[in-house]
Amino acid sequence: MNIVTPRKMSFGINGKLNGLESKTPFLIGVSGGTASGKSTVCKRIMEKLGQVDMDHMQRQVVCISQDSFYRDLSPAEKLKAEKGQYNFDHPDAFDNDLILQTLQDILAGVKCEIPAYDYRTNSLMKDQITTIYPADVVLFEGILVFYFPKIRDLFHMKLFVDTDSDTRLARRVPRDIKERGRDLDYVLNQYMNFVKPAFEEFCLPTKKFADVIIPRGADNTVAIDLIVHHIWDILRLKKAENSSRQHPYIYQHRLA
Ligand SMILES: [N-]=[N+]=N[C@@H]1[C@H](O)[C@@H](CO)O[C@H]1n1ccc(=O)[nH]c1=O
Repeated sequence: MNIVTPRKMSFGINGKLNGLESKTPFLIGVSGGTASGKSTVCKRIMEKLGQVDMDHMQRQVVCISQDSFYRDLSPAEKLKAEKGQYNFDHPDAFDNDLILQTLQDILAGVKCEIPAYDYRTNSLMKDQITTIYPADVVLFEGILVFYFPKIRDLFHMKLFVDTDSDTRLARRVPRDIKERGRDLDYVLNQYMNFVKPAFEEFCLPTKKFADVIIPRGADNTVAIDLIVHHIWDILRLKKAENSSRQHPYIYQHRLA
């Protein structure tokens, strides 16, 4: 009879999941500069989690953007934004109290409604709401998701997508012109006046809080596979913990 030794798992000292109750979603923060590939990394993780899930449990994996929490602009701010004189890259541009409350609700398994953001009108689309039902894995991506400690401390895993600034600018220019209806001067001025200085002052210093730094973003398939398998191991252990809680004497899970 071949003895199957449980795979080595490292989840804190006592082998338990650190503060992760069986029903609590696994909350992952994904940060990095604009156009670093944050949302593509989230997309790849979601796709692969579905493939990797051998025990065919219906995994609920959702992704939320920090951009959905931009504050409403006053008429004066709207005017500044139209002239490219409003700083969307400053931490205070976001409704951080709402972000904190929303993530806490999600961790408590409360259903949440998240509006999409319209870069053309610089405003939230109240008619384009995504409903977030209790999920197994929730990804929250944005340039400043690790800036405020209270928000940062909610994540079970923190990823920083580390893409060269020139690559990010080269991606951002065509994207802003094509998808966000802007002209080259506007995009470059905004980058030099706000995006670049704010990245250096507010975003880059949060890289040190990351558990995993992903150089080259979504192209880095090795990093993404490692992350996905780690998440899957955690989810499997969560499921096992849940079972052992329900049937304490049947299930003896040994951490080899
Ligand atoms: N300006 N600028 N930069 C921000 C930031 O770099 C990025 C955050 O995802 O989206 C950009 N952003 C945000 C809101 C908006 O209305 N327009 C816009 O370009």
